[in-house]
Amino acid sequence: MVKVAVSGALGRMGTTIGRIVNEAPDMELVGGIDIREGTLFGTEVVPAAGIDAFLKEKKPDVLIDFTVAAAAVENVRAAAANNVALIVGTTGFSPEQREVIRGAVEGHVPAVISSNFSVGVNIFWKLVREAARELGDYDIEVTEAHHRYKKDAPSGTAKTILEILDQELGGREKAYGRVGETERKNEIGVHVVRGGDIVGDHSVLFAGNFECIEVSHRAYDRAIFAQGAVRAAGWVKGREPRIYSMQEVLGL
Ligand SMILES: NC(=O)C1=CN([C@@H]2O[C@H](COP(=O)(O)OP(=O)(O)OC[C@H]3O[C@@H](n4cnc5c(N)ncnc54)[C@H](O)[C@@H]3O)[C@@H](O)[C@H]2O)C=CC1
Ligand SMILES: O=C(O)C1=N[C@H](C(=O)O)C[C@H](O)C1
Repeated sequence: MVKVAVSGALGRMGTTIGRIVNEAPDMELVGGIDIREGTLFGTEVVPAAGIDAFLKEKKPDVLIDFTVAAAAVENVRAAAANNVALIVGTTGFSPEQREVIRGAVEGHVPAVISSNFSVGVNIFWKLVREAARELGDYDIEVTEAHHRYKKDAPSGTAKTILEILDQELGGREKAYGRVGETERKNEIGVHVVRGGDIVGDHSVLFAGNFECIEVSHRAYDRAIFAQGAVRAAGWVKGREPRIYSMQEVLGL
């Protein structure tokens, strides 16, 4: 039995994860943390300031965090200090925040950290890498679209796409949106759309002369992210204390 707690428990992802954990026969939902008041499928949700006492009392094996970057850093610190394994899906971290997380986790607790927990996106990233290897001399434009409430831009998934392109093609300049006179060189264009209830769309366009190749992924329900995060929670318990990718969880 894997005991699971959720931070960001009352959010879009937190409630979806809570439902899946609650229904999993091999998992026990022990409660959640949020800055808002409520309950999670009959379990207690405590205020963010009470996370340390909550972890000491409930003793979860794993904390799943889908909050906001600044909150996630504090939640990671608290979990690591209490020997609780981590699944971190929160996006929008600065390089400095990433370093704080790395320092808190490495050598202390196992943690799966991914900007996207869907199986499809993890395969999509592999396809983007493969396309970049073959099509490095094409013009490349990355586009992402999300719902009107998303706080960070570009999305974490888009940033991971850019990291993959950098690894394969060297660090090309990025052009974030195009306005006015923008003569194209070999920069990578990055475009962000926000509106309505779009769950999460990502595409990478490779444009050549007389042809274009587009690799894309569209999410229709955020349950795909939640299912991946819960799968990772079942996988991470008892692992060596370091940061893992979702690709390692999936064996990709
Ligand atoms: N890696 C992945 O597969 C995915 C990542 N995300 C990321 O997850 C994060 C959350 O997304 P949503 O659930 O859509 O947002 P949301 O705004 O619906 O939920 C965030 C929740 O965190 C709570 N919160 C804020 N500060 C907190 C704190 N200090 N401690 C505990 N809870 C706190 C909020 O009150 C809210 O209930 C975002 O960074 C988003 O980009 C979202 C979907 C998939
Ligand atoms: O905020 C979201 O909703 C999502 N965030 C993640 C990201 O920033 O890439 C993953 C997914 O696209 C949904």
